[in-house]
Order: sequence, then structure tokens, then C-alpha cells
Amino acid sequence: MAKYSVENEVAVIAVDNPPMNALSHHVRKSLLKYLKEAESDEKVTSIVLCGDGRTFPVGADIKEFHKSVSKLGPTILDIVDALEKSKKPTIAAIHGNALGGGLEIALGCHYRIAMTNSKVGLPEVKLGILPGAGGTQRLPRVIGLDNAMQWIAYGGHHSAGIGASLGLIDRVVPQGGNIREHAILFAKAAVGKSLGQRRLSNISVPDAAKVESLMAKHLKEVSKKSRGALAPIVCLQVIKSSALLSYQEGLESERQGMFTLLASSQSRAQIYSFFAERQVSKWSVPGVTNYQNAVPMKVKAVGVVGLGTMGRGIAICCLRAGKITYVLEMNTKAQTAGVKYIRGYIETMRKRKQINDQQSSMMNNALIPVDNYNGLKNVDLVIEAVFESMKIKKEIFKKLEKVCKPSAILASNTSTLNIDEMASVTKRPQKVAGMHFFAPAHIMMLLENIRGEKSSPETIATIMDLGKQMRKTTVLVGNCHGFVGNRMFAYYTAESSFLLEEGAYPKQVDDVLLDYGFAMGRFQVGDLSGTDIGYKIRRERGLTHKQQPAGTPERKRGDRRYSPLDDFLYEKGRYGLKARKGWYKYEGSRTPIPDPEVRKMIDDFRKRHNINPRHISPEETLQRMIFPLVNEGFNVLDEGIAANPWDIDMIFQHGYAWPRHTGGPMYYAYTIGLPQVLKVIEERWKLAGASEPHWKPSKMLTWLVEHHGNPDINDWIKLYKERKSQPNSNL
Ligand SMILES: CC/C=C\CC(=O)SCCNC(=O)CCNC(=O)[C@H](O)C(C)(C)COP(=O)(O)OP(=O)(O)OC[C@H]1O[C@@H](n2cnc3c(N)ncnc32)[C@H](O)[C@@H]1OP(=O)(O)O
Repeated sequence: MAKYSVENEVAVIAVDNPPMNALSHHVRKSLLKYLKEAESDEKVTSIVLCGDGRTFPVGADIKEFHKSVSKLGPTILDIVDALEKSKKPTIAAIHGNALGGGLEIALGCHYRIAMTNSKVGLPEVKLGILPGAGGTQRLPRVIGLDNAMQWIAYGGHHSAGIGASLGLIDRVVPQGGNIREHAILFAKAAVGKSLGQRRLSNISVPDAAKVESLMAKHLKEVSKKSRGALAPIVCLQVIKSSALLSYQEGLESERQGMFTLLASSQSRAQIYSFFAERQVSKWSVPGVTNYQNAVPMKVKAVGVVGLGTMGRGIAICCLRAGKITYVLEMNTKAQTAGVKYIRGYIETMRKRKQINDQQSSMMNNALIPVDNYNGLKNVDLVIEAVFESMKIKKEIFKKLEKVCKPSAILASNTSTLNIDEMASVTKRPQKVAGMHFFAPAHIMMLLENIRGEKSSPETIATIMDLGKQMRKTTVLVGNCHGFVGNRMFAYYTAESSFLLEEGAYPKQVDDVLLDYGFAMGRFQVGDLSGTDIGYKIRRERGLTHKQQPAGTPERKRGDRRYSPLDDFLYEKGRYGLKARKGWYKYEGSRTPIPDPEVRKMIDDFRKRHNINPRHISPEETLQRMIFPLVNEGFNVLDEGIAANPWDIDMIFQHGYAWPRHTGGPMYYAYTIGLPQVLKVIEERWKLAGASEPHWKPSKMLTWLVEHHGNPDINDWIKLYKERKSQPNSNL
């Protein structure tokens, strides 16, 4: 709805649709009604449009997309047109956020004023669509083509100050000011002034002459940054029309572009991702607790044990979240280096204006290096971040148990190991949990929180709350080897090496993944993170080639297929980018170059094992990389390790850079169709057999296909659980 009042001859129309004033159908209807009323009321001389509550409208109602209600008139464009055509001055009064359709209606107004701390932007591209209410045609006319391409193709939010410097915002209202009162005064002053040039559809794009060079520049950038995504490309093409065609023709091109994008599977995947991101914070442990009833503990001080790459990043996250952060590192050299890194990073954030001087000095003061466990006696929560060894982690947990106050939560940043086993060496298993950060911890958006068997509701609520304070996409999962992410990802990595054994080379596999939309292929990522990391984890598990007793078949560990190619690579000193050689070689830059030495290593291996290399098609490569991971995803859901398919998808989007426009592995499987996915898995299982158990079709996937075909992803859990809970179910 909207509210209408007339104050001092100014009509004030306030959108009232909490929490975000989205432009739902009923809002659009009432907005147009009040606009007409203001237009026809002779006592009204000007019109102010604003938002009630938290914000100016943040855009179209995303819940309405792909539903018939979104097509019901009036459209947002009808409102934009009415505002622009109005004979009385129209003023957008922005506080909070004016995003998407919200900014588009502001662009329809003759003037825009905004609170200094408000944000403006056209983020539709992140939903796989474009600004469809004239935004692609009006924004370039006011801020120029170059800026508009940047704003629309990347979908960023920008401060009111930036907007003002580009001519988008006519006045910035300082902190503490009343936006409504300022808007009314502004509106009174605008009465009688010519509106011709204030109607953005009347003016031309200032840098239209540069259209071809700007187009080339932005196309190159988006193709690199959002590989495989359709929306940024279509956005640029449509914005281009603003420079070459009339306003009306440009609008038609926008309409066509929107039509194409809305019909694409990518927009559905991205809209799914928008809601999934919000859904994961509504965690639940069925029958035990959930986000609504568990109360988090107050965490003022955090301890971080270990100042290696992970510990440093985690400490930065804690400091950014305003925690007093004790960092424990016994090795003096490592401590000096770690603390230097953290302080250096704080300084970089200050220089980049991500934090101000006061925040920087607060963070520096809150960082407290300690060199013995007693130094952690006052913390509310500890995050252990040392090398991935159960023996070492247990020793640390025993020490923490002794020094930390009884109320303190003990968390491990393990990426694979059993949380319950660590909890078992303490007297407070209810206070033990996993907090799995992804490297680099201060950059990656994901936090995979692991509840142990005995973790209390308070402990779970606290680690989830801490993730939120760190502004991470925080997903709660159950305890098992590798949890959700690494358990599933292990098969992706394993299959990639099997593909090399059978006929592919690293670049061939990586190219398929790049075409799918990954920013980097599996072997490029391996080189970036260092091939030594995986080797040390395999060595800890007794798996590496060198640890096997004489006579062990090179391609087996127990009864499972194993590829030793990754071990050979490490043993040749090819540790990845840092050594300038890994799966690729690097000559003076970070560009991966296929290396004949790696090719020879693979060829020699095949010869030794009488493997006749065959051509592996891109389709087979993609299926073999992704489908085992999907199959394991269904096992993870079946076991309750992940509560929902979107939990898995968010883990992969934010922890493994899975391309957002495919939604994530589980949503992708839904897009392909579960029957098709199962068919490929079953065929592969017949070929591979028991030594490759990751191809054994998951019970849950098989059941869903047999009984429901390709059910809606939102129904997977409900359908399966209902059946599983029946007494005669053998699931
Ligand atoms: C013809 C087509 C014309 C135009 C197309 C568009 O306008 S598309 C929409 C463009 N706008 C956006 O993409 C903005 C989406 N919203 C956000 O980015 C954030 O919500 C925002 C505004 C930055 C605020 O973030 P915050 O973290 O403060 O809140 P949160 O995201 O958790 O949102 C709170 C609840 O509001 C729901 N919500 C937000 N925006 C919309 C929306 N546009 N439509 C519908 N619902 C929206 C969000 O899902 C949350 O719901 P909840 O049930 O509480 O989880």
C-alpha cells in the first residue's frame, strides 16, 4: 500500500509495504491512484514520493517474478511515466536504499534528494535480469554511458554522495536531517520552474559518441568477471541503445532484453539464489532447536589458536566484527609474521577507506598477541586453526579445556575432521562445535558451521550469530568427514584426476569448467591454493603414493580407485603457482601455461598402466565433474547433514565460487532434470563398479525420480521425509 497526505500544498505519497517497501502489485496500484489524485487536486502544487519505515522502495517484489501477478498493471514503468509526465514537480525523497525499480521510479521524478547514508543502484543483474522500467535508458542520460554501464552490468550499490557527484542526486541531506521535511521544502521551491530538461527521457546521453569503445571495454570486463552469465551482456547491449536510438526505441530494446532474460534458466537460478542466501540464516535442528528459539551467548572476546594463513584471516574477521581478539602462536617467528600481516591488512583497509581512522585504531587495539594458553583465559569463544591433524587438535582442545572459563565455546576450524572426537577430550562437549572458514578467511563469504552431536542450542545459536556479525553467508551442517563442502568436493577432485588418466589433459578439463561458468578450472584452483595442501592431508590419512607398502597397486587404496597423479606432481616439486609450476607452468605472470613436462608425466603413467587414451567429450567431462558431487549431495540430504538443498548450493556458491547463474550443484541438477541426472549416474555406476562408490546412485535421488520425476526443489525434503517416516518405508 501507499499513504497519502497533503502538507502545505505538497502531496506526500509514502510507500508502506514492510519490510523493504517492495513494489508489489497492490503498492503499484495504490501509487498510481494517489499520483492521479495529486495531479488532479488543484490545491496541490508539487508531489513528494518517499518510503515509510526503513527505506525507500528497494525494487520490484522479487517474489512476484515468474508469477502472473508481476504482469498485472500498473507496471513500474507506468508509474515512472506518470511521475515524469506530471505537470507538477515530482521529488523522490530517498532514505535507506533506492534500488532497482525503486531507483527507476526515482529516475522518473524530476528531482531526487537523498539522506547522506542512503544507497542507490540498479542491482537487477544479480537476479539475472535487467532494470525493466526505463532504468537502462534514463540512467545513462543522467550519469553517462560509462558510469551507467558500470552500475548496471555489475549491480553495485552506491552512496548518495557518489550519486550527487554524478548528477543523479540533486541534494544530499546530512545525517540527522528529516528527509520528508527537506523534500517538502525542496518541492515548494521547485514550483514554477521549467520541467523540460528535468524529464530524463528528453535529454541525450552525454558520452554517446564513445559508445563503441565503452561497449568493447565493458564487454571484455564482464566476460572475465561473470563468465557464462547472460544478464551482464544483455544489460550492456540494451544500454547501448540509449546512445544510438530514440528513448522509445531504447525502451523497446529494454523490453525485449527483459523478455529474453526472464525466460532464461539463469534468472530463475539467480532469483532462487537471492532467497536461498536469506533462507540459510533461518536454521533449524529438527526436534532440538532453531533460529527462533535458541538464544546466542554474548561474545566480547575471541581467541584464535594458530597464526598461519587460516588463523590470520579468521583473526581479521573477528576484529572486523568488533571482537577483542587474542591470537595465540607459540612459534615467535610465526607470531611476528602473523601479527604483522594482520596489522598490515588493517592499514590496507584504512587506506582503501573500507574503515575509518577510528575503526582502524580500535581494531589495532583489540588485537592481542599471546604466546601461551593462559593468555586465553578470558575469552568467550576460541577458534582453533592449526594444521589438519586430529592428534594435534585433541592436544589443543585438552589445553583449552584447562585454561578457558567454563562458559567458553571451543570451536575448530577443521575442514574435514570429526568434531565429536575433538569434543570427547573435553568436559564440555555441549560447548564444542566446528567453524569452518574458507581460505582466504577474510575474503571468502562462506562460513560452514558444524554442530556436534552434543552441541547445545546456545552454542549453535552463538556460532551462527557470530557468522552473521562477520557478515558471512553462514550455513549450519552436521558432523561427518568433510562436512558438506569438502565431502562433496572430494569427488569433483577425484574425478578430475581419473579424467587425466583416461585421456584428458588439465587444460581440457579446465576449459569445460570455464565454459560452464567457473572463474577458474579445477587444476588452476589446485595451483592457486598449492598442490602441497592436498598432499599433506592425504599423507595425514596415509594415502600418498610413498606411504604404501611394496606391492600396493598404484591405482588403488584398499578396494577404492585412487589416482596417484596428484602425488607425483607434488613429489616433482610442482607445488603450484607459488613454485611457478604445478599442473601448469607460470612464466613471469599468473597465466597458466600447459607444460609438456606434466603432459609427459600423464603419458608415462598411462603407458605404465596400459591405458589407451581416448577422446573425452566436453559433455562427459562436465557430467563426470558435477554429477558425483550432486549424487553425494543427495546422500548428505538423506543423512540430514545438510537440512536443505539450498544450504548445499550456498556452500558451493560462496565457498567454492560455483557460478551463481546455475544456482549451485543441486539447483543445476533440478534444471537438468533429476531423471536425466540419475540416468547418467546409473550408467556410470554400471561401468565403474564398486571401486568408485561415488557413482552408486543415491537412495534419495532414486526414490524422488521413481515416485515424482523431477519434483520442485522446494519439495524434495518434504516428499522424501514423509515417505521415510512411514513404518513400512525401507529408505
Ligand atoms: C520491471 C522490473 C523492474 C525492476 C526490477 C527490480 O526492481 S528487481 C529488484 C531489485 N532490487 C533488489 O535486488 C534489492 C533486493 N534486496 C536487497 O538487496 C536487500 O534486501 C537490501 C535492500 C540491501 C536490504 O538488505 P538487508 O540485509 O537489510 O535485508 P534482507 O535482504 O534480509 O531483506 C529483508 C527481507 O526483505 C525481503 N526482500 C528484500 N528485498 C525484496 C524485494 N525486492 N522483493 C521481495 N522481498 C524482498 C527479503 O527476502 C527478506 O525477507 P525475509 O522473509 O525476512 O527473509
